[in-house]
Amino acid sequence: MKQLEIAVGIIRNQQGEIFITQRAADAHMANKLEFPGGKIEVGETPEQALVRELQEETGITPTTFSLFHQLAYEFPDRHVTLWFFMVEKWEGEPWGKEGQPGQWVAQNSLVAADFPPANEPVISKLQQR
Ligand SMILES: Nc1nc2c([nH]c(=O)n2[C@@H]2O[C@H](COP(=O)(O)OP(=O)(O)OP(=O)(O)O)[C@@H](O)[C@H]2O)c(=O)[nH]1
Ligand SMILES: [Mg+2]
Repeated sequence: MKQLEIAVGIIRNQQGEIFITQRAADAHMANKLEFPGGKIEVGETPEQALVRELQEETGITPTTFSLFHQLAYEFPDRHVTLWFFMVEKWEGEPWGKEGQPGQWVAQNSLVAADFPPANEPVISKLQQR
């Protein structure tokens, strides 16, 4: 079974909106919305992976962020540990740098069913604040 460690960023602006992207049609969890991020590589800390993945996928460099939630989830074909970081300051302006559609969504308008099932506790937690 594949075991993956994943770092993702909840990029939140001062209006309380979050930058969300859409997964590719040929990816795991195809077409689902996601927080930008990806696999933590060997020798990287979760924080280093977060910075690298957000640079690669959204063009920003996060400067102020902290761990918001961490969880493990078993998909039928893979076990993932997800590190969700709340990103409140960054350099640059996020966009879908790898061609993926991106949008700003009000934090309390996020819908859990639009995301991979592993994200459910995090979407609930975001709606409470
Ligand atoms: N990026 C991201 N991945 C998520 C989220 N929720 C979730 O279950 N995942 C899962 O975590 C894994 C992360 O993979 P990824 O495809 O983003 O990894 P990556 O950027 O390194 O991709 P690559 O394999 O193309 O290099 C996938 O299995 C994905 O389905 C989320 O909110 N954001
Ligand atoms: Mg990714």
